[in-house]
Order: sequence, then C-alpha cells, then structure tokens
Amino acid sequence: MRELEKHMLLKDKTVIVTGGSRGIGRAVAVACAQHGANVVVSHHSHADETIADIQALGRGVVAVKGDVADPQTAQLLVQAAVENFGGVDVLVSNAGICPFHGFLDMPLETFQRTMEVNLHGAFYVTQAVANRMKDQGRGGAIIAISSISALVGGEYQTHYTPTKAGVHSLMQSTAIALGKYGIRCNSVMPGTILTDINKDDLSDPEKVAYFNKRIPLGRMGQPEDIGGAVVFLASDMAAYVTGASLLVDGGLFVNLQ
Ligand SMILES: NC(=O)C1=CN([C@@H]2O[C@H](COP(=O)(O)OP(=O)(O)OC[C@H]3O[C@@H](n4cnc5c(N)ncnc54)[C@H](OP(=O)(O)O)[C@@H]3O)[C@@H](O)[C@H]2O)C=CC1
Ligand SMILES: C[C@H](O)[C@@H]1OC(=O)[C@H](O)[C@@H]1O
Repeated sequence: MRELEKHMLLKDKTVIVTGGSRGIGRAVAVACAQHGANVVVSHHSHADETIADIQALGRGVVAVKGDVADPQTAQLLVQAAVENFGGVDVLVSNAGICPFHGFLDMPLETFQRTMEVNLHGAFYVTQAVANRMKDQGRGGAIIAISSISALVGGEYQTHYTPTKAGVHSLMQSTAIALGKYGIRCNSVMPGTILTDINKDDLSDPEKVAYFNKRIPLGRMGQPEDIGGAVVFLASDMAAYVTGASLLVDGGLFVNLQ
C-alpha cells in the first residue's frame, strides 16, 4: 500500500470538479481520486455514477447540485469543500455545453446560455475558489477545460468556440493575478473526445471515419485520456507551470492535411 501511495500525485488534496457527473468531468474526478484526492463533484442533474466510482476507491466524495451559470453555485462548491474536507487545493472548471447550431439563425438564448454556462460559469467558480485559496495561504492549482476549439473554428460552433478561447484567456490572466499567492492556472485543450456532448454530431459514420483518419494516433479520445493531463497540471510535478495550455488531441491540431 505504501509503495502505491508513493505514486499518488494528489494524496489528501481536495479537488472541485465542475460537471463531474459525466464525460470528461467524471473521468477527471475519478483520476484525481485514483491519485489520492477527495473530490467535490458539481453537477446539474445527478452524479450517482461518479460518487460510486470514487467511494469504491476509498476516497471522500461529496456532490453539489447547481447551475454553474449561477454565481451562488460557486460559493456552494467552496463551502462544501471547506465543510467536508477542510479547504480546497485544486479546481477543475469543466462544466460546459455545446448545442450545435448554424450561425446566421443562431437563437439569442442559445448564444447567451452557452456563454453563461461555459465562460461566465468558469469565471464565477475560478474567482470563488481563488479567494478561498488565497485565504488558506498554501497556494493551489486551477485548471480550465478549454478545447482545441480555442485555436480553430467550427461552422456550427460560433457560439461555443469563443467560450473555449475565453476560458483559456481567463487562465492566462488569472495566472498573472494569482501567481503572487502561489496559485497556478492552466488550461487543458482536449481534441474530439467521445462523450454525450457530441453523440449526435458523431452519429454519422462517415464523419467518424474522417476524424479517425485525420488524427495521427488513429482514434478519437476517450474521457480517460484527459485525466492524466489534469492530474499532472494539478500536481507538484507541474510546480513551475502556470499560464500554459496542454493540447490533448491525439495530434489532430497539427495535422493540416
Ligand atoms: N467532448 C469533447 O470532444 C470536448 C469537450 N470539451 C469540454 O469538456 C467539458 C466537458 O464536456 P463533455 O464531458 O464532453 O460533456 P458532457 O455533456 O459529457 O458533460 C457535461 C458536464 O457538464 C455538466 N453541466 C452542463 N451544464 C451545466 C450547468 N449549467 N451547470 C452545472 N453543470 C453543467 C453536466 O452535468 P449534468 O450531467 O448534471 O447535466 C456534465 O457533467 C466541456 O467544457 C466541453 O466544452 C472540450 C474539448 C472537446
Ligand atoms: C463538442 C465537440 O465535438 C467538441 O467540442 C470541442 O471542444 C471539440 O473541439 C469538439 O468540436
């Protein structure tokens, strides 16, 4: 057991993961728990599977239901981390939506909701957690799940890609604002990862074949592919990494043709 613990990069840390109920957020929450962390899982419907996964690992877990677009949710997440685990060491701002839609007839509410959940939500939770980390006086790590879409466009993602560029930019600016408190801020940029968010978009086998062919590693990503990158950035292994971004895309971005 002791031998195993030596390899735990987040032993006894407390991690908040927004959107931790499914997809990338669930895989990240579980990866953090596998590395010894206790986890506060934020969700919008239920988080039963993630809770069971983390309990099975013998780590602490608490779920908090709320809309990340509501600033109050951010306060509740910090409160849950403090009450259950005594503080917060790591934030993974992951919750997001991508309701695919064309640009010219984009409904105003679709645009506004995507901004509010993906970008405003990331701001609220980053600010709330950063204030707590500052008061604790022991630094911390904040990781935003941005996207390859921060760097490239998408015809049906004109409301979405600016939010992913926005959260990356948020990490760059907060890295500067929070460096003096020992709080590191970075973003992870996943490529195309198979989750509920793109199930409909990827229901066309031709599109799937096209993606698999374009990706140098020959496959689209699984949620678990993102966990390791997040654990690394959250851990002391990345003690001198801040304001950075890490593409986790199987090589998709660099393959122009
Ligand atoms: N899949 C991909 O290819 C890529 C995804 N990303 C980003 O990764 C993140 C996670 O996406 P992914 O796992 O694919 O998506 P999923 O749809 O599988 O999961 C989305 C998660 O976000 C939560 N969520 C959605 N809206 C809210 C809200 N208003 N308040 C609180 N929680 C909310 C959901 O909670 P609940 O289950 O309770 O509804 C769920 O846990 C997103 O930010 C996305 O932009 C980035 C690059 C690629
Ligand atoms: C939801 C999309 O499939 C996914 O989201 C992203 O951020 C990626 O760039 C993909 O387009």
